[in-house]
Amino acid sequence: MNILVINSGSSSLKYQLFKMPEKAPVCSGLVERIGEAGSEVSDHGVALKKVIAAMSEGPNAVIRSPDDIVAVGHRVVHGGERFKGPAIIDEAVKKQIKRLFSLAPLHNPANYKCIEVAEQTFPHAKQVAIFDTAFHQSIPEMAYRYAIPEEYYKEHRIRVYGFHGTSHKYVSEQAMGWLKNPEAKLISIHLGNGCSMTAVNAGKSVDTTMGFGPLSGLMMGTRSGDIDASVVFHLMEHSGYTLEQLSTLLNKQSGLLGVGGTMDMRDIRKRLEQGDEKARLAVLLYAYRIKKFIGAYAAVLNGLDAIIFTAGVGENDVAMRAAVCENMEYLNIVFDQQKNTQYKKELLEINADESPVKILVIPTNEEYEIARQCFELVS
Ligand SMILES: Nc1ncnc2c1ncn2[C@@H]1O[C@H](COP(=O)(O)OP(=O)(O)O)[C@@H](O)[C@H]1O
Ligand SMILES: CC(=O)OP(=O)(O)O
Ligand SMILES: [Mg+2]
Repeated sequence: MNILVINSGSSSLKYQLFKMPEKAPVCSGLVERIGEAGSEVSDHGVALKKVIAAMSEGPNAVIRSPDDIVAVGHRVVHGGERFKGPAIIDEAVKKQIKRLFSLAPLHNPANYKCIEVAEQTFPHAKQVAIFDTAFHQSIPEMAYRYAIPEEYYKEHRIRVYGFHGTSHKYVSEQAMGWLKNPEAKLISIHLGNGCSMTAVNAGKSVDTTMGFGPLSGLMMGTRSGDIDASVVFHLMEHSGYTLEQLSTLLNKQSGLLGVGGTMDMRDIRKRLEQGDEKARLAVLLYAYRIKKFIGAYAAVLNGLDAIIFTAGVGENDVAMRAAVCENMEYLNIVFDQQKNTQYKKELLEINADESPVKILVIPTNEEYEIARQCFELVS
């Protein structure tokens, strides 16, 4: 059975075609800079049409007829409180995804567009939504409620939702298998363009650093992470900032870009080698936040079996893992720099042999996890 997976982010679209249940990837790719000035790809619908054309035309075609695709798995970023697992997309589900546009303005409209294009292109395929928020629906009330009046929860649906759930779920299941411990207490650290950490107890998310939207918690490529709301009031009142300017500042001009001058960790590292002060400060801030949340989540979990590094920075940035894991003996985390340099795209333990807490680097695979959940639902 062929399952096409579509993972659309705010400005990119990743896709992968799987043969299931063999778990065999047939082809994959990425469209970037969607909607940016000067880009020929104006929106996610256009991007997906290009992808489908590339897969079904020419000598390298992998799809002969639209009916070759049995199901399409869509990453949908926001599922609100309604979706606790994957859902077959019908008119009612589409309506719900649309209702959540205002809660995830950068993501859900793009996801919706891709659903419409896929419905038109593959009319006989099952369309399935896999939500970033679903894995976090197990978070208890004391962690998901904000300390503001109840009506803001009841009427405005303001609470912690959490994101990157598909990735946190996938890597924590890999870790439980590796540790042979289904009850494991884990901290999953996803460091991509967006960054978040999740405390996982016996396979369930119990707290996470992103909240109402994907802006809080860790420092990211262009997002600030946690910041006192007083800053927003101050800039509005004393410097005349508009809502749009504030949103741009915190979502698009902050994080590594704002502090270090570039949003890409590889470029930050290059600048650091040349002695750049801003780049130095950027990596200090970035690592410090992660360290701080490890302490917080060890307390939340009342113990710790392993921490997991994943996604672009988590998997590839050797120096960042060292900066986070050094001087953590108090928490029984004993790091091994020699092992740390050995990662080759598969699960690796980078703790010292005597370390009570394991430190794992695990390649995330959101596309495969989406295909797996999709297959389970339709077969
Ligand atoms: N070899 C590397 N060393 C350091 N950072 C890396 C490396 N490769 C990728 N990255 C970083 O990973 C980030 C992107 O991660 P990724 O998981 O692909 O993000 P997303 O899926 O959110 O677009 C970028 O900051 C990039 O610089
Ligand atoms: C929800 C989110 O932040 O996703 P991404 O990391 O793909 O931007
Ligand atoms: Mg990502």
